[in-house]
Amino acid sequence: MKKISVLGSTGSIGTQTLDVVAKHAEHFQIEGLAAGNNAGLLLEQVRKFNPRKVSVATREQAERIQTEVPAGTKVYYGDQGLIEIAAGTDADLVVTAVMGSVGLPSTLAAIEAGKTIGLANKETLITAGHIVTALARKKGVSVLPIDSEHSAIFQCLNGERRQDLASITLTASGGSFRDRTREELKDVTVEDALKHPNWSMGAKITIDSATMVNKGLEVIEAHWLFDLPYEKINVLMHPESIIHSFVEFKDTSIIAQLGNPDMRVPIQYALTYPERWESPSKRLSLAEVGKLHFREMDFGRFPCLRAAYDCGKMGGTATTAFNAANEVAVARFLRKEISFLQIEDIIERVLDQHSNIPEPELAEIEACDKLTREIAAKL
Ligand SMILES: NC(=O)C1=CN([C@@H]2O[C@H](COP(=O)(O)OP(=O)(O)OC[C@H]3O[C@@H](n4cnc5c(N)ncnc54)[C@H](OP(=O)(O)O)[C@@H]3O)[C@@H](O)[C@H]2O)C=CC1
Ligand SMILES: CC(=O)[C@@H](O)[C@H](O)COP(=O)(O)O
Ligand SMILES: [Mn+2]
Repeated sequence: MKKISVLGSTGSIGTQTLDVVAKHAEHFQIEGLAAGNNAGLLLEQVRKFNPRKVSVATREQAERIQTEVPAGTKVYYGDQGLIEIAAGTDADLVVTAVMGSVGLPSTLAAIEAGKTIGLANKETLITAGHIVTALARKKGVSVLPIDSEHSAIFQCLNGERRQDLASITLTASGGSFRDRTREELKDVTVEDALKHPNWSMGAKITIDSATMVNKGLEVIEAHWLFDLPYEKINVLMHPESIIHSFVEFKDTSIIAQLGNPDMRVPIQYALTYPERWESPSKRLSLAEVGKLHFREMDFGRFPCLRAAYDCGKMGGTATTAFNAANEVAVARFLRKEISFLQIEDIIERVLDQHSNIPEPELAEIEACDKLTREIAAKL
């Protein structure tokens, strides 16, 4: 029986993780669940999975639902609650599926407590990749990727010698506006931006796909997960999202991982690694798909991808600032305070005034994240 805790259990990745757990209920025990504000859905999850500990955003929510959960379930709240679910249960594996760099302290706490990490919350690696990976190495903790591209690369590298690797390529769907020119992006709406062509995901990552920030974050995520220089990490537009990513070896051989776009597959792989179990996902029929398409990335059309490479190569707090500026800008766009193109503009202006700290300590990262958010909120 594998014991699991889920941070962000009420979100897109969190609910799909619980779908996988329910499909193999005899093999998994849910120890802890952390939600934000969706206490109603969390209560349903408590009734179904009977965790020992749960957490919600506020004290008021916690006091309210403590009266409604079974006697054996303890309710926590806030940032400390998230840390309690990450590190204070008997879980062997913690799925990190909260949105944003708010997931950093709980991810570090889970690693410190020796838990295997199923990592969906990519923003933690963008914000503090060197700290997360160094701590995981020190504690001998595995960080198993859930992000579809990184799960694909992880699978392609299975059993291969690292010195034989030439490069990796992350595929990009192009997001909601992939066929529009920059001129046509001026007046796009939040509703249009939220229509991802292939994946059903949370709002923030769907906007990140449309700006190509998501692929930029994934380039940096790949740098940390696979310990690769940026020169060996490529991006290729692949509108169908069937090839989830691929690796090329010295001898020119390419190995790719394919499947229908369904996050339950990479989630399940992280939960069962190194085993492969039956999946609720639909089998891929290449005969039905017929054709797959590829396009070179246009960095002029997607300047945020260029900015992500630049920040990644610069290192230090540059990626912390990139991530924080983007989180604030996307939240403002979703609240309809700014236009779609202003997301890029805010990121660019934040980076222009950022003074980089190389090899920052955690406190310097936290300060950079806070200050960047204050600046980006006013631009
Ligand atoms: N969705 C996808 O297919 C993919 C997502 N990812 C990554 O996974 C992560 C989650 O994405 P996704 O599931 O789409 O996001 P969602 O917005 O759907 O879910 C976010 C989850 O985090 C919770 N949450 C947010 N803020 C806090 C907080 N301060 N404290 C505790 N919980 C909080 C939310 O709780 P509540 O709703 O209760 O407020 C919710 O459960 C992101 O980092 C994303 O980049 C990566 C690859 C694919
Ligand atoms: C499902 C997943 O992993 C997302 O990160 C996905 O990659 C988004 O697709 P694009 O960023 O390629 O549009
Ligand atoms: Mn992805």
